Amino acid sequence: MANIIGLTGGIASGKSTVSAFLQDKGYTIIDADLAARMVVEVGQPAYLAIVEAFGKGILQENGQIDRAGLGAIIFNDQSKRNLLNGIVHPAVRSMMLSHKDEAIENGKQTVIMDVPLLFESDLTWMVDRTIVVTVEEDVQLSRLMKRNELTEEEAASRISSQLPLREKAEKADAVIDNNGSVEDTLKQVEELLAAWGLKP
Ligand SMILES: CC(C)(COP(=O)(O)OP(=O)(O)OC[C@H]1O[C@@H](n2cnc3c(N)ncnc32)[C@H](O)[C@@H]1O)[C@@H](O)C(=O)NCCC(=O)NCCS
Ligand SMILES: Nc1ncnc2c1ncn2[C@@H]1O[C@H](COP(=O)(O)OP(=O)(O)OP(=O)(O)O)[C@@H](O)[C@H]1O
Repeated sequence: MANIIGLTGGIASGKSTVSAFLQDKGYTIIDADLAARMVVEVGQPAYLAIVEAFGKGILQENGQIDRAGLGAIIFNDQSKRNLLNGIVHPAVRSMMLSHKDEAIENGKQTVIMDVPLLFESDLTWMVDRTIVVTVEEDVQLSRLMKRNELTEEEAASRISSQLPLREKAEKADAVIDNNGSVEDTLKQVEELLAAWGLKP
């Protein structure tokens, strides 16, 4: 039986840093953010539904969705966020489940589902065990401001659109503390892989 692991965290908490490391080590990663980009490519059903719901103002000149523009709308408005989630999430979920089944058919022993909204969207039924990558909120805020070139206010509104990291850590089967160096973090990941006996 394959081990299905849910990897989650908060925005800019270090989840991608951990999943890139796992991928380098040969683990199969199924990435919700990547799936969420694929299902909104020009002409896809979710793309058409987004244009219908939000108008052509959210498109770039080349017809692709202006992600920064759409982000500025949905991270500041819960009803708009729910509207977008209702369009994108079902398509993301079915793409992820079919990639997971494919990986199992191909004999993978461990499949890592990298899902930022694992708890918010009640998706823990998809996985056997959960890992949360956590940081203190001030570290999260400053890493997010730096990475996305956001003001403090913009970054804070993104963080508050998710369940607080402290609550996610309480729900998780394992917690990776990413307040220190990347090296410290990856050492904890190695230890967890060994403790749980996870092989790629
Ligand atoms: C709003 C969008 C266009 C912004 O795109 P952008 O390229 O700037 O960000 P990206 O997609 O890389 O997401 C970065 C992070 O933002 C957070 N985030 C994204 N969407 C949401 C959301 N609806 N609610 C809360 N947090 C979110 C996640 O932590 C994610 O890892 C995009 O995030 C999107 O389409 N979101 C809706 C789909 C979704 O929920 N994706 C997250 C996992 S399924
Ligand atoms: N231990 C660390 N020390 C310093 N910077 C870090 C550390 N871990 C991650 N970062 C930086 O913080 C930012 C957020 O990390 P990362 O992209 O891995 O987070 P994430 O949780 O995947 O975010 P998102 O869900 O928003 O995509 C990146 O710019 C990354 O380089």
